[in-house]
Parts: sequence; C-alpha cells; structure tokens
Amino acid sequence: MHTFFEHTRLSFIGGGNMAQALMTGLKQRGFTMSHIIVVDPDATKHVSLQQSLGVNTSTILDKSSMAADVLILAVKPQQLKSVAQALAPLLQSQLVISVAAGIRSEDLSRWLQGYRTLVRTMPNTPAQIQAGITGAFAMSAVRAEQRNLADSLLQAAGEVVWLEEESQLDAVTAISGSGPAYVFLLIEALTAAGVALGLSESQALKLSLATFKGASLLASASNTPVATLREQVTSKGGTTEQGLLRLNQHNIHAIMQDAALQAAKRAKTLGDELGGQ
Ligand SMILES: NC(=O)C1=CN([C@@H]2O[C@H](COP(=O)(O)OP(=O)(O)OC[C@H]3O[C@@H](n4cnc5c(N)ncnc54)[C@H](O)[C@@H]3O)[C@@H](O)[C@H]2O)C=CC1
Ligand SMILES: O=C(O)[C@@H]1CCC=N1
Repeated sequence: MHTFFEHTRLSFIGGGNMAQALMTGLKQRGFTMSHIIVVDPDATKHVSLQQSLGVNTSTILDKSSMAADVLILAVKPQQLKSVAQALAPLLQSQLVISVAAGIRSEDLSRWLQGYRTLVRTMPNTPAQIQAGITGAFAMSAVRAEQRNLADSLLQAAGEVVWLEEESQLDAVTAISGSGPAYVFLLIEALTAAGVALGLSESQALKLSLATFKGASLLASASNTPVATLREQVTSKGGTTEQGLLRLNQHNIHAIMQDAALQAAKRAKTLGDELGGQ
C-alpha cells in the first residue's frame, strides 16, 4: 500500500460536514483511520465519528492531537482565528491545511504567530465518494515534500488543482466549493418539474439523477466540446429546442454568472471582514 495511507498521522480540527466528507474519502482509499484524531468541542459528534469512521476524538487540543504530520483546520471561517490562536503555541513542524472559505493564508499565518507551513484549500463534499475537486494554494515557505504530502491527502478526495494566485481560490469557492449545492438545487428543480408533469416523486428523482450523472460523465469522457454535445441532443423542430429556448429566455447564463459572482464576493468579504481582525 502507498506509505502515505499507512503511516501519515492526521488531526482534523473541526469534525463537521467537510471534515467528515474528507475522512470518508480517506477511509474509502484505505487510509489507516486509527491514525486520525478529530478535535471537536461538540462531544455529541464523537461516538458517530468513532463508530462510522474509526477515528479517535478529543474535545480539546492536547498533546495527542498535536502528534500529527498534518493538521487540517475544518472549522467555520468565523471560528478560525480563535482556533489558530490556541494552536499557535503548540505547533512544531506540522503541515497546516485550512479548508476555510475566504480566510487568506497571510491572515491565518498571522493568527498562528507567523507560522508559514500553510496550504489553503477549497475542497467540496463529493470528496466523500472520491468525486471531489480541491483547489489548493501553498505559501512559499511550504517545501516540495510538504506540498506532495498535501497533494496525496487531497487526492484521496478526488482531483486537485494547484493555484499560483491565492485570489483564484475565491473563484474556486464560487464554482466547485459551493457548486455541489447549485447542482443539488437543479436536481431538485428538475425532479419537481417531472412531478408537475405527472411522474411520481421517485420516478422523477431517478430520471433527474441519471440525467445529471450521464450528462456529466459523457461530457467528462468525451473530447467533443460541451456545446456540441448540447447541440447533439437538440433536434431541429424537436423538444429540446423548446426547453432550451425557455432556459435562454430566462437567461440561464446570466443567472449562473450572477450566482457565482455573489458567492465569490462573499468569499472575498469573509476574507476582508474576518481576516482584518
Ligand atoms: N460544507 C462544505 O461544502 C464546504 C465547507 N468548507 C469549509 O469547511 C469549513 C467547515 O465547514 P462545515 O464542515 O460545512 O461546517 P460544520 O459546522 O459542519 O463543521 C464545523 C465543526 O467545527 C466544530 N468546532 C467549532 N468550534 C471548534 C473549535 N474551537 N475547535 C474544533 N472544532 C470546532 C463544530 O462543532 C463543527 O463540528 C468551513 O470553513 C467552510 O468554509 C469548504 C469547502 C466546502
Ligand atoms: O458555503 C460555504 O461557505 C462553504 C464554502 C464552500 C461550500 N460551503
């Protein structure tokens, strides 16, 4: 087995949705789950984390939670400053990975008393079935082997895109970080449309899910441009033409652009408001 999956020790600071998605992905890839400790003050989460994922848990940052190669900060952006300040005096040489939306590495580094072995990332929840994609930015002090360590860890969740410009992470947040929620909304909407046309809920959901899955797999597998794949569905004088006409009348491109713009703006203001503290 890959030595990374056998020997690396991880601490997750925060054991909520995103941490659980990443840990589920790691488990599926054969990571030694007893080498993970989750620090979360919410003790009600501990039993299910232990039972479903086989990880260790702690309510506080202590010696055992710091005995890790990598610390993954998976708390809400609003909680990151106080977590970082508590962490700072305990840091030795661990690689620190943040998944928090918006918070810039320079601000996090300042809260960590100048610690610079930091990788800022933006994963997404399909990580739990290794179908995630993560945008990642390494501070210049991160050595090549540490970046490789981060890469191996994040690859367990799916694809990894390394960015040269940290500011691009706000765009990544808007597209793939938040994106699964847009897609789930579209699946809900297409399902509701199917029900309105007389299908049962379960039939409509099944058809919608298979359509999203099939279309994305086809677009990923094919060298044909996505626009051409769309045209191949659209028979002249046929049904798709009518559906697309209405989507375009409602300006689907502008709607998506505006949605992503608002999400990216929020990532930036989170960084400005919380990072300035
Ligand atoms: N949910 C998502 O799809 C994504 C979330 N993120 C980022 O992941 C981070 C966590 O988000 P979620 O998992 O969705 O939130 P969540 O609310 O599910 O999890 C946060 C966890 O942190 C714990 N916590 C609070 N204070 C703590 C402390 N002092 N020490 C340790 N743990 C503490 C909470 O008890 C909770 O379990 C956020 O910064 C978010 O921006 C990034 C990409 C996608
Ligand atoms: O909504 C949020 O702020 C987080 C970041 C990307 C997905 N969830």
